[in-house]
Amino acid sequence: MPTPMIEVNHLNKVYGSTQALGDVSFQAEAGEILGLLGPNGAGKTTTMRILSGYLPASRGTAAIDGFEVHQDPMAVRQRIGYLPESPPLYPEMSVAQYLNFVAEIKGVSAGDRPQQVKKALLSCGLEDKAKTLIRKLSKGYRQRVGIAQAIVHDPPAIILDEPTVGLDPRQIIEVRKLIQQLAGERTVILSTHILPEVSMTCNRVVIINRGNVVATGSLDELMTQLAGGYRYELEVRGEKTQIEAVLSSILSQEATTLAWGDPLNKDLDLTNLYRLHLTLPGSEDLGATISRRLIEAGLDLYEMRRNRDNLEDVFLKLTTQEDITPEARPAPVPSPDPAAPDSDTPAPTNP
Ligand SMILES: Nc1ncnc2c1ncn2[C@@H]1O[C@H](COP(=O)(O)OP(=O)(O)OP(=O)(O)O)[C@@H](O)[C@H]1O
Repeated sequence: MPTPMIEVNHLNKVYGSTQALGDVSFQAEAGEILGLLGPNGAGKTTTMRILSGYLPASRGTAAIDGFEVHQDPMAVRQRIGYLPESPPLYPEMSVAQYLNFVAEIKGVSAGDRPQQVKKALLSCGLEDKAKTLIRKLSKGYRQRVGIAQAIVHDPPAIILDEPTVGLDPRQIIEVRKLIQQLAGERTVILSTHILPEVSMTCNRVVIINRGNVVATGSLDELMTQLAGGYRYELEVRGEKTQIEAVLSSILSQEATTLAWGDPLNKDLDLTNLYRLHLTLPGSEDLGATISRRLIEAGLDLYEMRRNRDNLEDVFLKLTTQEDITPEARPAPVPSPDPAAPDSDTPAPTNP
């Protein structure tokens, strides 16, 4: 098994009396775009700051390309680019001056700098803006400059904190496209609090809530694992025993719930009209089979409604429940580790 490009194990972070992270673990493979999805305050920024070496963890480890962030900060900084939520841009510098300045701080040699700056400008679609002062750029272009400063030393991994927040719809599309272009040769982790960002940009997602990972996987995997089965609401007219016989010939009894409503005869002047609720396991949609078999058996199907949780429902369930599983329950707040200061002041070597 190759070493994952990014590996996070049991990260915990306490700020004073606030536990920002309980127990966060995940991996990102080389070349993938991993989304860190969670509501405000979930712990995304804290995780990213620890990963990029800006903030010490209280417990746990994080490694980039095999180098542990706390033990080998210089090796990690060479291998990672970080776009904070508000990138530290210098408005009076031109784009090229700024990128040159960042490259110098990040240890790119004077000989390599012009080429590295040019490469970052090209990768981020900024070649026409090289001489433009940063203060004259639109928000979308400033975000490109933020991404360019993250890649100017050519790191194999980049970490982007809410990269499309505050951009207009056109700029959002352009920045998403740019992120997709950057992946492939790089591993990208991006944080977001909105699901569409993940579904449009990422290969995989780590859902984080109240400082704990509550789900990990591709969106298809999460749908299969967490959306539950289809629910059907039927109105069928016929003998109850016959309806049951037809349904049981289709459905596996042990895993299906069937609830009978009251007969609906009164208002409609119809005998033997029933409302039924069916909940199926798995992800198979048996709607067409159910309706066909009922009709083939001579029963009257007055109504059929079919429903299933979508990804938005899954995300909301995962991030609004008090506790998801006992494992996901936040650990008790330990006493602060004196070796791990609470300061989130950026390291002096970065602009
Ligand atoms: N410097 C700090 N001091 C004290 N508490 C903090 C500090 N930074 C973050 N927190 C708290 O830690 C928790 C996680 O915050 P964090 O910023 O990591 O979440 P987030 O998922 O990035 O949210 P957002 O999208 O709102 O930035 C929150 O409860 C937050 O209030």
